[in-house]
Amino acid sequence: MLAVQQLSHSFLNGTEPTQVLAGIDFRVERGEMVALLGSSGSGKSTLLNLMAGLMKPTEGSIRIDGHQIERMSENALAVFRRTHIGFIFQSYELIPHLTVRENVELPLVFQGVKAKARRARAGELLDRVGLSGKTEMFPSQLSGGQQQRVSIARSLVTEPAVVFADEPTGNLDTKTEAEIIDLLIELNETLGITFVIVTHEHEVARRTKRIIQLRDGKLVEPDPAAEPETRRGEGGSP
Ligand SMILES: Nc1ncnc2c1ncn2[C@@H]1O[C@H](COP(=O)(O)OP(=O)(O)OP(=O)(O)O)[C@@H](O)[C@H]1O
Repeated sequence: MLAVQQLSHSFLNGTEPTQVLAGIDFRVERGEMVALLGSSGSGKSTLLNLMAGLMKPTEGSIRIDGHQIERMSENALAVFRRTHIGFIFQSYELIPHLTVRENVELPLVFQGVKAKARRARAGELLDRVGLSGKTEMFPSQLSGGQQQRVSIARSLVTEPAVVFADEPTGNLDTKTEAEIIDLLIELNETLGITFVIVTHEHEVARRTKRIIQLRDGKLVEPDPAAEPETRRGEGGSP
């Protein structure tokens, strides 16, 4: 579903190229929930930008649902992002003068979906994320956790192949963080949504079923401290 092959990336600082990702290889299958874990500067944002087609890699390829995105034109990529990729941001990125429902409907407006169908779909998703009573409110009237629920509903409204969540709990307290991760797990398990969650927090990563860990631009074996809950306690080799 998502296949990253031999991906490397360098930035030009003056005339000297600095390599920030080297030989990255992994696959994420449909319906998986994966954490992309790494400390600050390990290359997470660069990898996310490449996977979302916001930058072209120096080397290697990224395939999403069979589309090799580094070969696509800017116009084709813009359409591809709108139809195949959902985004959840640390700072929610909701539009303040639109209601909760209108924020969730917005990606469908860009797809030319009729008002009645948009409303129905947004309503259904807001129900799913536990906000059915808040649809006519504005983002500023909601708590941070509720705003992130709106942004989660919005990310799903186009039925994307994959949802990239960039530090989705970075602005939330520990209790709300756990609730948001619970919601993502539930959406993954009940609707089969494929999530790639970028985080520097072991606590977040260990709640997913699988961890991909970056260190200094390379993939490494996940830290034992970040072992997913489902695998802890199973012991090593006999
Ligand atoms: N546009 C750029 N030009 C030059 N170097 C860059 C650029 N963007 C990122 N880097 C460098 O690439 C490395 C990886 O950065 P990146 O932002 O991908 O890390 P990160 O893991 O997302 O960190 P953080 O968690 O702090 O956001 C860093 O050393 C950074 O300084």
